[in-house]
Amino acid sequence: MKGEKKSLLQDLIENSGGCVVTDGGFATHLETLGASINDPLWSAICLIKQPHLIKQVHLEYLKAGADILVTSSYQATIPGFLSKGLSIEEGEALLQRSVKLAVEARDSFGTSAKRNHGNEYRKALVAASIGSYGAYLADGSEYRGLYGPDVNLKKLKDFHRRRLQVLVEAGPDLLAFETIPNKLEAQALVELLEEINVQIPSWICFTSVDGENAPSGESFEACLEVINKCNKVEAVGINCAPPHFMENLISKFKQLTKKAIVVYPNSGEVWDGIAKKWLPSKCFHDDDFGFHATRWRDLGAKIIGGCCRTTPSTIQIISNALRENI
Ligand SMILES: C[S+](C)CC[C@H](N)C(=O)O
Ligand SMILES: N[C@@H](CCS)C(=O)O
Ligand SMILES: [Zn+2]
Repeated sequence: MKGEKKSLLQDLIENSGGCVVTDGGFATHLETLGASINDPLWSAICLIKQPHLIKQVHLEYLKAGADILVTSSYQATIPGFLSKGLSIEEGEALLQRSVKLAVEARDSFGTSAKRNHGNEYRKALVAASIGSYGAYLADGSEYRGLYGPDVNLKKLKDFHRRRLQVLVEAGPDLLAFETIPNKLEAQALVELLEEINVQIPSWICFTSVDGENAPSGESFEACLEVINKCNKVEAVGINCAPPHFMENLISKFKQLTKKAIVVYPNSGEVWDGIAKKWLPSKCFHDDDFGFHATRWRDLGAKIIGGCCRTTPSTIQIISNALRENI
């Protein structure tokens, strides 16, 4: 990007020795702290009922060494809030609250960290989470990606437009599109970023259930072709897929894009979207994450963290491993 000013995300990556740590599972750690999220809004129900727990999760990830906090808005949508009997204005205020809670946590943590570490302390960035349409459906569709014949490009853009605008206006440092399961939704997102002319960087992360393709069965080659054309997307990768898929997918993405690669896998447990439970499967424990994070970094990932069922202790181990082995 000759002549262009570096973004906050590029600066952070560069000033961190080429690889930064994002946080871990947000919703699943909220649950560990006692939140009840068995609801169509999933973790976003806490924006209404238990905002103090949201801040606590953010603070725990900061203490664990996260350079980026992902907000509580993954499953926070205006139609979702309307179905709870709230007004559009109330729904929009809750979206703003998700950014505000993360910014407040970051700023209060930053003040004490600066006292202790002076100039060595790097301020964390706040990434506004934007879950896929499949997340909103609350039936595990983000792991299938088959939205059916009634869901076209226009419908996906209409679904994402207003939430995206409200979140951008709330002032996060970047946008984190999460668990995108197909090419059509990636297309909708890049078109909206251009149409709204969003000025902060974005990452777009896909899920994968076979370790090779997007959940829809479309190749990542096809999905990334769409994203590579958009300068507003600075990083692309995978979230909430099993950790043992990451090596292959990082190598694959390396060949398909020049953008920064971001990976934050889940623990390896599998979400049963109907029973709303995590089912045991081939899992990584915290120590495995420490070892593999350095492998993922060496293969080319620039942003590394965890997704569902990873915890602040997972992030602490990843952060220590990456900092020890720069
Ligand atoms: C990433 S999944 C575990 C999120 C929850 C899902 N959208 C549901 O509501 O069932
Ligand atoms: N940022 C969300 C992603 C869910 S897949 C969370 O960690 O809860
Ligand atoms: Zn997840």
